[in-house]
Amino acid sequence: MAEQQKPVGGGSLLIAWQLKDKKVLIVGGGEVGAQRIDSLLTTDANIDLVSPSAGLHPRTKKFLEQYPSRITHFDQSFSFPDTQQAAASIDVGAYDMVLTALDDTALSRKIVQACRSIRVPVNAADIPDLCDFYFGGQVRDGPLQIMISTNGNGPRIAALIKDRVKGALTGKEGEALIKVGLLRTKLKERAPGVGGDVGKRRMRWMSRVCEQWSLEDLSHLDEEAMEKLLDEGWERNEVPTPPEFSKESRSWSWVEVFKSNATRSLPSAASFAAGIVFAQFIFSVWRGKK
Ligand SMILES: C[C@@]1(CC(=O)O)C2=NC(=C\c3[nH]c(c(CCC(=O)O)c3CC(=O)O)Cc3[nH]c(c(CC(=O)O)c3CCC(=O)O)/C=C3\N/C(=C\2)[C@@H](CCC(=O)O)[C@]3(C)CC(=O)O)/[C@H]1CCC(=O)O
Ligand SMILES: NC(=O)c1ccc[n+]([C@@H]2O[C@H](COP(=O)([O-])OP(=O)(O)OC[C@H]3O[C@@H](n4cnc5c(N)ncnc54)[C@H](O)[C@@H]3O)[C@@H](O)[C@H]2O)c1
Repeated sequence: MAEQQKPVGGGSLLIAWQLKDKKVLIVGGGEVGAQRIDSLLTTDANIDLVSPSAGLHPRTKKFLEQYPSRITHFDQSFSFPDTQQAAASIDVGAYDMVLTALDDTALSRKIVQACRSIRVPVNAADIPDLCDFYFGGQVRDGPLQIMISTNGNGPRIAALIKDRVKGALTGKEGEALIKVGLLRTKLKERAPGVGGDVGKRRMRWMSRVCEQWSLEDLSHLDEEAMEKLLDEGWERNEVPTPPEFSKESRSWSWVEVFKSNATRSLPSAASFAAGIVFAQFIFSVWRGKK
């Protein structure tokens, strides 16, 4: 029987949208608006919030107080003049992304249309069908970002799955990723170039480091250790085994590592020497008997 083909389509593209220094407009500073601000602060976007002060959620107010240089508040209602080809009171064309978080679906719909007509990506919290993209449950640890999306089917379920995903992480992921990021930058400086043989070798070596070193090992990499790893690993096309970390001291360097390796190998060296002495003793007894 022919294998049944999986249906294709019906999903959305999961991407990590880079918003640093880009302009994002949020219309509505209620509960959902506050949630949007929270999500955007992580991205280093410049946020403009259009919402009358009277309706601001306490969390939104707190964000405005805490991050005055990151969020510009326009204490006004977003409106469309009544004339036919009217422009909105705020030019949505000046933004890289627009989000509505309004308790007014008719206005939300109009803002979406204005954005769509000039191809500005837009999300309307109250009208999933008109959104260019959806938000999702988020799990973050430094550079690690996991999005849980049910594609509009069950936001509450997304939040619950998020808690399970959080519970499955070790807590070392963020720190390990920061170190891996630094190591990759150093490696690219040492062996520059895009694609070709050097690119392939770089990718193979980095993949092996990530596979052979645990997250814990990676999280302990410091500047000195990275240089050592590159000098003695990358240059010889090898991936050394990670050093062991003593439970007492979390800070280490390769010098210490070699020291502790030497110390670790002491017992076996001592027993080897003792073995030789013992063998010599047996041999001399045996010779004496002869
Ligand atoms: C994941 C999360 C991210 C975030 O908002 O940042 C998110 N909603 C969250 C929570 C949540 N939202 C709602 C409840 C009440 C229970 C429930 O309805 O299930 C809860 C539960 C709670 O609060 O725990 C009500 C709700 N949500 C939408 C509508 C409009 C509608 O469906 O018509 C209504 C009113 C429905 C009504 O009136 O009945 C629409 C959307 N909400 C989405 C995202 C997008 C689809 C995401 C996906 O499917 O994966 C989408 C389509 C658009 C968008 O917002 O981009 C965040 C979890 C945060 C977290 O804890 O991590
Ligand atoms: N997507 C989601 O996750 C989600 C979750 C819950 C609710 N919702 C929907 O999102 C919408 C917003 O929910 P909320 O809880 O934030 O509501 P809310 O009432 O707390 O906030 C609405 C905000 O919009 C502001 N506002 C109203 N008219 C305005 C105008 N003309 N210009 C600028 N600002 C204006 C209000 O002052 C207020 O700050 C609702 O329609 C709700 O059904 C979506």
